[in-house]
Amino acid sequence: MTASDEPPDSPNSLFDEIVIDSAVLSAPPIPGLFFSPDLLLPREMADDVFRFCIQEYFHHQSVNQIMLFGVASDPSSGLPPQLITLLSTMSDLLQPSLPPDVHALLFPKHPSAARQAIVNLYHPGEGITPHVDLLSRFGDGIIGVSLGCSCVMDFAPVNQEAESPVSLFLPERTMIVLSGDARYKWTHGIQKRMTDRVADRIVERGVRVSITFRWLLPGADVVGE
Ligand SMILES: O=C(O)CCC(=O)C(=O)O
Ligand SMILES: [Fe+2]
Repeated sequence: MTASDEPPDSPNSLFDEIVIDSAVLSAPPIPGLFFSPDLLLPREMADDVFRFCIQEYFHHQSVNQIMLFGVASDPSSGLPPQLITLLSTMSDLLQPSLPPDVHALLFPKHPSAARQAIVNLYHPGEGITPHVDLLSRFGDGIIGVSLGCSCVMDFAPVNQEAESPVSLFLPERTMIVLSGDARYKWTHGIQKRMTDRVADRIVERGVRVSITFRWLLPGADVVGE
């Protein structure tokens, strides 16, 4: 069913949730966006990190987001061993397929900025409003992982006339990299719904944990400013 098949005020709300554009399965041509559906975190590690996050951070019902910080002089500080191991596994997995400059941006040998990890919990039906990660707070080079469940992430150009929005299916255990245009010139968001339309099927949402690593800009690591 397409939008033109029905009047815009159709009362058929039962179908509203699934009448959505279908998500694509591989990286859309957005400069600086890197995603490969075949590059998966090892099952055991993904399940361990998922369980760890749920138990450690989300045992209280009102909490669905936490932020952790590792200072530049000691990037391991502030992050639990599980996330340090996760970072190193992601670095190894992505090395062969990322352009070397993007890999170095995400996983520098000698970090000069403080790293933030933001851990988000989504129950079915929850999402995140389209946004560009704060320009005043975070630098270039953002990497996120999906754990526990898939979702569809929507991308839209900040300059609306430039390109068409696109939706990308992020299976659990996949990683997504936002750099350059993908980080600065496109918004990303996740719609609040119970199911996603992916190619020609409907995928149910479950409990999803995402972990996103970003660099704090100089001064942005000063609390209370
Ligand atoms: O859950 C995700 O994968 C995205 C999270 C995000 O965009 C953010 O925290 O800025
Ligand atoms: Fe974001």
